[in-house]
This record gives sequence, C-alpha cells and structure tokens, in this order.
Amino acid sequence: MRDDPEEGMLSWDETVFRDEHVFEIDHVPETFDHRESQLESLKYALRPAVRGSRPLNTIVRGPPGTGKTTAVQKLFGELHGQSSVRAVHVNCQMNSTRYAVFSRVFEDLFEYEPPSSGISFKKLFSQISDRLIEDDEVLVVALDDVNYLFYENEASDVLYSLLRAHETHVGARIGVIVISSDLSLDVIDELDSRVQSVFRPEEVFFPRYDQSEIVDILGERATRGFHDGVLDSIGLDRVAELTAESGDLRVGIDLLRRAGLHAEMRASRTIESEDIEAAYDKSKHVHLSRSLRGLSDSERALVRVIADHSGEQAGTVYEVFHEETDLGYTRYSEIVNKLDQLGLIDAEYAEVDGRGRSRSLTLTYDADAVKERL
Ligand SMILES: Nc1ncnc2c1ncn2[C@@H]1O[C@H](COP(=O)(O)OP(=O)(O)OP(=O)(O)O)[C@@H](O)[C@H]1O
Repeated sequence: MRDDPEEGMLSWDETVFRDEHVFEIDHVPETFDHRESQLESLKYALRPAVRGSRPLNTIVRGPPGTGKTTAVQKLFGELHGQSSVRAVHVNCQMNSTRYAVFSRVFEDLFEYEPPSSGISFKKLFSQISDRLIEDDEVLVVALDDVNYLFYENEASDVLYSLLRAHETHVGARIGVIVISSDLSLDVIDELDSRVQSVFRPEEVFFPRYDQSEIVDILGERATRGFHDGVLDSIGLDRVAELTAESGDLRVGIDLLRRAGLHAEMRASRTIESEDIEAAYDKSKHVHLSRSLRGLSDSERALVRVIADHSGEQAGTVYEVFHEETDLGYTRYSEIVNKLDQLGLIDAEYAEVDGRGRSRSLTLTYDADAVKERL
C-alpha cells in the first residue's frame, strides 16, 4: 500500500484560525480593557484641542507592550472625526531626526511627501504652520518611541520647535504627546534647559498588566482569532504565564499565533502544550527583533562584531569594527552608547590590570538569537 503524502496534514481549507489578522503586530484591537484611567487622563489632556485650543502636553511612560501606542491611536481615531483637530502619530524609531519628524507631519497634512532634501527645515515648518492656520486646525503630534530622538540627540530640537511654534508662527496651535518605553530615560531631565522651561507635561503611566489582566486580554484575542475549542483554559493560562515573565503583551500575541501555526504543522486542530513551548522559543524574542529592526547598517555591523566578541574591551572591539566598516572612533562611541541605551549591550567600566578604567562590551541577549535576526 502506498503512503498517502497528504496523510497527517491539514487540507488547505482546514485551519485553527478564525481570523489570523488579529494576531498581527499593527492590529488595533476592538476591545481595549484595563486602561480606563489612562484613557481618561489622555482625554482630559486632549479635550482643549476639540474646542480649538492647544491641548495639554503629555508624557506617556511605561514598559514595552503595555498599550501606550494603542491608547493614543484609539483616541486619535476618535479625533479624526473632529474638523478642528489634526492628530498625527510619528514613529520616532523610523523618523529619528527633526527633519524626518516634520516630514511625517507634512505628509499627513498635504497627503504627499516633502522632498527629502533641498528644502530647509524652516521652509518645511512654515508650510506646515501656514496650512494649520489656513485650515483653522489644532495640531497634536504623538512622538512615539521618543527615546530614539534622544539616542540621536534630536529630542530637544524637535520639542523646542513644536512647543515654541505659537511664538515663531503666530496663530499656530500645537500640542505634543511624548511616548517613551525606556524607563531608565528621564525625559525632562535629558532635555536642554531652554526646552525644560516650556515643557511641563501631564504624566500618564502605563504599568505592566498583571497575570489575570493578561489572561483576560489574550483570552479575548484568542476567541476572535481561533475557532472554538482550539485553545483551552490550561493553554491560555500557560501563554499568560509566559507573557507575564516579560510583561510585554506582544510576546503573548505572537505566541498565540505561532502556537496556532505549530499545531497546524502537526496536523492538529487544537493547540497543546508542546505547541506553546516550541513557539515560545521564538516569541520570547519579539522585543529583540523590534530593537534590531530600527538599526542602521553600521549599527548592525557593530552588533554583529560584539556578538562575536562579547565581554571584550571596547578598544579591541573597535579595531575589528574599524577593519570592517572603516568608521572612526567618534561614530563608534556614539553607536556603543545607543546600543547600550537600547539595552542590546551592557557597556560597563572596569579596571584593566592596573592600566586604568576601560569599558567592556557585553551582549545582553543570546548571541545566536541576535545573529539569526540581524
Ligand atoms: N488592553 C489591551 N487590550 C487589548 N490589546 C492590547 C491591550 N494593551 C495592549 N494590547 C496589544 O498589545 C500590543 C502592544 O501594545 P502597544 O503597541 O500599544 O504597546 P506599547 O506600550 O505602545 O509598546 P512599546 O512601548 O513597545 O511601543 C498591541 O498589539 C496591542 O494591540
């Protein structure tokens, strides 16, 4: 008897997923529970904009994957119906210079991109302000992942321009929501004093979800995403437990999706513990993947070198890096600092055999996991 090659496989139209899209990274969930007080505070800060005044500037802080972006996007979605408000969300990981941030705002207002060069920042800003005044709109800019502006030394310039707009462009009304997931970064403290004197934001904090909240949120997502009976409560509890280890809800959402795919690969119509454990090996690194995604070529090159020379002295690492990229020491030091601030490496000063203090550079993640994702 011939083996049936189809045996042990689900047919093309058999799947554990009812709607796989709900597990995608940019899916905005329909239900958004456990963030009532944060939404209230944000709404309070934004309310003046609806009446045509500048909103209260706000700083949103909290660890990764705690719903900060989603909360702001939900409220911006509601504001889009208001003719007096223009709400623009800027991802600072992707737009990490002042020119790039304002280009995003320009693009939102004019529905086309400004030239990437050949027009001065001043001109770009004037066009934005003129447009706002002409349309009688209040602008709210959400600077998401603002920590990236600090790593590039652009934060003070960006905020200064936005916050002083009503003085430099009379009639322009602009407010900012600054979002940071880097808890070691003291946003206000790190700004120039000229910015500090005009930036006194409201603060909204997003704590980690506790395990029962995670069960609740992921359970809702699983109900929408999987067919009935695919994931039982024991499986859901395990996913929540693994998610709570990092506190990043993204791990849990990714884990649900990968566990579903793993079950399908075994031709199973239900997710079992082996699917969850196997999937977790990849899902636990979603934060790492995200940090690596925004890096430039030379930054990636340095991560690669450190992965091969983890724990060695900064001077030794520099020699290898310079050999590969031809970049100088100043740029090298800047990149080391950025990778350190991103939590990808630990750059610690230590005594070296009586020769004074030097930094040693250590990768904070497993080297293979990093290299696989570069
Ligand atoms: N209360 C919630 N209900 C449903 N889904 C949620 C909730 N909070 C967060 N999520 C989901 O978790 C994921 C991460 O949320 P979000 O991107 O808003 O986090 P964040 O705090 O902005 O993270 P980061 O600081 O890393 O950018 C998203 O896919 C979002 O849909």
